[in-house]
Amino acid sequence: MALLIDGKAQARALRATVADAVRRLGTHQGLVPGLAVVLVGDDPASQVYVRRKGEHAREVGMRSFEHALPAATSQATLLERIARLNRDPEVHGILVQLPLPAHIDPEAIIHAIDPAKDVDGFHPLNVGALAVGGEGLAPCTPLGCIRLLESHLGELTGKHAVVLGRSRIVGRPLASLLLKKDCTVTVAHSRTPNPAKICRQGDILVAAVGQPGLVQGDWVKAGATVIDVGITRLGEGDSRRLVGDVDAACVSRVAGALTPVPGGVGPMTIACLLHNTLIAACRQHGLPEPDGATGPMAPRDGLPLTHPHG
Ligand SMILES: Nc1nc(=O)c2c([nH]1)NC[C@@H]1CN(c3ccc(C(=O)N[C@@H](CCC(=O)O)C(=O)O)cc3)C=[N+]21
Ligand SMILES: [Mg+2]
Repeated sequence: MALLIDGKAQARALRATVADAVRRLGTHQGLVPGLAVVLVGDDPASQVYVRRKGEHAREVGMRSFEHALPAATSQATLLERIARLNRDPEVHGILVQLPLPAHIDPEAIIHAIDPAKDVDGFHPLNVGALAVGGEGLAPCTPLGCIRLLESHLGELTGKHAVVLGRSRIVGRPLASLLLKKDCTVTVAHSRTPNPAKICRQGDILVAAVGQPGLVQGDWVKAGATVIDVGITRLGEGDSRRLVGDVDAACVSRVAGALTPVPGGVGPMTIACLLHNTLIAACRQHGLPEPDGATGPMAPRDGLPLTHPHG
């Protein structure tokens, strides 16, 4: 049976590391990192997540600024709020909870966030920085996946990683992070013929498509490390449950290790958000960054600035 990778325990450990660094920043620099979370509308699931982010931020000693705006908030009003947070020296990280109501263009909102405070890593400047393997803020869910993989495998160099899904929030940035870790990376998606065959090649398989139970036992190489990013809510009342993209009952007979849902990637996402906020605060104050398990962000094997063949 596959080993279960305990995301909850690792998230707790990462929060403790962040709390420690926050304490030292306070003592030596008089700096308290601040995280602003903006929620538009009253979706109950989003309210739960936003509340949890605020609680965890306070637990690690950060300031938490929660901005709950009504569903009818105009795009202009939201842009004004972001401009205010961009200017606020007590705010080092800004997260606008997605999805936004239909009348607001998420691109316009993401563009408006100061890239230095973009702890989600969604601003085009951070997306571009990650794509060329340079400095920036990377998205939290992919960062959490890398930490879970390294906790189990150690060095990722030379492993064949298959990423199932090409979303902007998980699949694409995760492929970039895995490249930075010197993996051989394959991205499979909804238009890939025979995805099972591709997935079976992975020493590492990350499922991030949001299709409950898609990945079956015969999609997985024996002994592979499987990260399940999907979280779909199924059922009503007493039978309500969270289901991942991986059919855990059969995959756990084949894989070497597997992340559970819940208790895998989800808690790591929030812990990485706090870590990003810490990094953002340090950079904004010109202080050295605490280096995390993902290591320094210096480019290696970067793209040549001129095409080798002219
Ligand atoms: N701007 C923005 N940034 C985000 O990072 C962002 C977002 N918008 N919109 C929604 C998604 C979703 N997301 C999750 C974070 C933690 C859990 C999490 O902690 N899950 C727990 C269980 C949660 C439960 O019990 O409902 C677990 O998997 O164990 C889940 C989902 C962040 N998101
Ligand atoms: Mg797709």
